[in-house]
Amino acid sequence: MTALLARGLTRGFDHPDGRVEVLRGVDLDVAAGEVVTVSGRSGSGKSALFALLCGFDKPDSGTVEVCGAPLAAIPAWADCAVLPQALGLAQELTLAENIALPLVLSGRRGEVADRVRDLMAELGIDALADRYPPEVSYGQQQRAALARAVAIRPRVLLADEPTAHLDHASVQAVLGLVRRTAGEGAAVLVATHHDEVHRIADRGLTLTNGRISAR
Ligand SMILES: Nc1ncnc2c1ncn2[C@@H]1O[C@H](COP(=O)(O)OP(=O)(O)OP(=O)(O)O)[C@@H](O)[C@H]1O
Repeated sequence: MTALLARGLTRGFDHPDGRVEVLRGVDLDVAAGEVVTVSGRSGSGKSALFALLCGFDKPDSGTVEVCGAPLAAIPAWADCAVLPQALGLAQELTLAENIALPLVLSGRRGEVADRVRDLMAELGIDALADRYPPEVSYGQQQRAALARAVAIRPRVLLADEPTAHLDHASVQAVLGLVRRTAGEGAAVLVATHHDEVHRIADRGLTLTNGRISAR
């Protein structure tokens, strides 16, 4: 089943020296259970594409469907969860509270304790549960943001460069979790420059001059 579908996405941005058409007609299908990578040089539009797929931004033209429903607004986190490049952790919440937040907000408080403990242990950040984001490294924050994204077992996971800035052991832990998330039925799209990520993916795509093709 296709869980994430995009057709004909275009998006341009106005700059002082003129308009830049970043996405020029992107089609994309990611099936439940599949891990797909998106690569492309810096500035090729990976993050801009992700912002359209999760409803954070609107395309100039084209459509997105998440779990069979046209994207009209930001979808429920359980349908489409995001690890943005900027992470977006709440600075006034501890790492454990950040990871728990999607479950709490969707009325699934009963799942919080086990899920938060297990994910933090799997990602090697369990000793940091009570620390606030500014009190830990960027790589530790990044793993907390990934744990937050998957805690609710989303049907679609968008992860923007989830292994940037991590050491080898942390990369392996992150990739294990990404693969398992897909194994549990999620459609996973990962923007990456890293070969380790391509190796655990089912297939790869590349963005060049605003268009997407097989890697
Ligand atoms: N909100 C915005 N306003 C103006 N220009 C933007 C905006 N968002 C993205 N861009 C431009 O769109 C292009 C693509 O940016 P994007 O961040 O999507 O690239 P990327 O492939 O994710 O790069 P990287 O690998 O470095 O993260 C860049 O030229 C960027 O300057």
